[in-house]
Amino acid sequence: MRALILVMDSVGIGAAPDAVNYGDEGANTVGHVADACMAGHADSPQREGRLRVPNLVALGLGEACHLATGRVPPGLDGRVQLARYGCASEISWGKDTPSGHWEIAGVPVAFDWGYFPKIQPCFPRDLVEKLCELAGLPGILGNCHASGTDIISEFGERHMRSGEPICYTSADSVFQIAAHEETFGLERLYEVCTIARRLVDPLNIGRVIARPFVGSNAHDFKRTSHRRDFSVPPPERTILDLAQLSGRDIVTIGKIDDIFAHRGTGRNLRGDGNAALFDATLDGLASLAEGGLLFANFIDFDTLYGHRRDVAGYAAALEAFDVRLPELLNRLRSDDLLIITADHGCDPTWSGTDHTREQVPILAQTAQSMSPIGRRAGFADIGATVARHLDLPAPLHGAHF
Ligand SMILES: O=P(O)(O)O[C@H]1O[C@H](CO)[C@@H](O)[C@H]1O
Ligand SMILES: [Mn+2]
Ligand SMILES: [Mn+2]
Repeated sequence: MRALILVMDSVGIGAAPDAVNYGDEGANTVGHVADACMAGHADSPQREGRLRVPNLVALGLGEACHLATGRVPPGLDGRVQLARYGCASEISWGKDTPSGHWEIAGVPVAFDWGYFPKIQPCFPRDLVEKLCELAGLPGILGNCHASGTDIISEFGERHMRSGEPICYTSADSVFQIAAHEETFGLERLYEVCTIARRLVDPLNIGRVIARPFVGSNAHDFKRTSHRRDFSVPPPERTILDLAQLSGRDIVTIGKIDDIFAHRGTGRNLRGDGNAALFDATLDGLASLAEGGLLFANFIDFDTLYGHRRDVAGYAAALEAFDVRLPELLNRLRSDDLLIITADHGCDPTWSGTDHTREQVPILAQTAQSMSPIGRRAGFADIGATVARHLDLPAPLHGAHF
């Protein structure tokens, strides 16, 4: 008996009931990607035509969309093998990655994060001064809200000449630092981030993110997989903590260990991109002991396609993920529990480049008996269900299905 949680980062299935408060009323990541595919607007050398995700459909993705919005997106109709699908809206106020993941793991974020205002400069002057002084920097570039790829095109060359790191933020509670892996140095970037982490603690900022890149000019800069997130730890015990306290085997895939500030994250397996992360998931499962927990994040949907508003890329990523699913399903034992879900939306047809406040799918696969999932008021029901399946102490939040 083992449990697996796979988070398809940003794969939302329709506006949350409170989306209007975020300017996201009508956002729908999967729905709008499927619409664009059906309309022939998401054709590319990688894919064409309607969205083809038969394995996710068999697990109930289309029906979960129907529960969330009242319609099955085009191409997502089809037979569901087991009626173990549902949808959930988020309790935490933030539509960011840590809030979503912590809530999935049983800890909704009951406080508001600090955010940097959408003005320029966006960072307080004393914060920048302290950072430059403590890290020995000649200054910083950026100091604004930005898309991470746009801002390295804009300032990357100047950064390579001056040694000033590029600092920016977004609608999330983040202080992001982009720097060239070779001219600035990866370890040096991590050092600067560690100093920044300490300085933004009093401002309640969720994450400092190192954004290393390579290349020689504005046209060929490319971010690398050496990104690192410096998160604050969750305020209460997550299911990872509960599993650790019970002496269970824990395998985390991708950025899960950063998101949980390395607490209870067990053996961490990394991979550059969704395909490598899927390989790592299969490896992790092969070595996962009885009673163990595997927790995986698939980042590409969000970082490469959602934030970049790349609809065809998003569709291709969903299809590529879907194609791999049978490999995982075939390796599950009948008493294992697999839950596939998401942490927020990032509708690639939406304005701006930020996340969208959406409901998420819950697709469960197990031979164990389970009540219908339906519409859940909180992602923490996932954590509660996993805890029950693994016979761990119940987390403080959430009700199992
Ligand atoms: O535009 P990039 O750098 O990808 O930034 C995005 O990634 C951050 C962390 O996931 C988000 O806050 C969003 O701003
Ligand atoms: Mn995310
Ligand atoms: Mn994101």
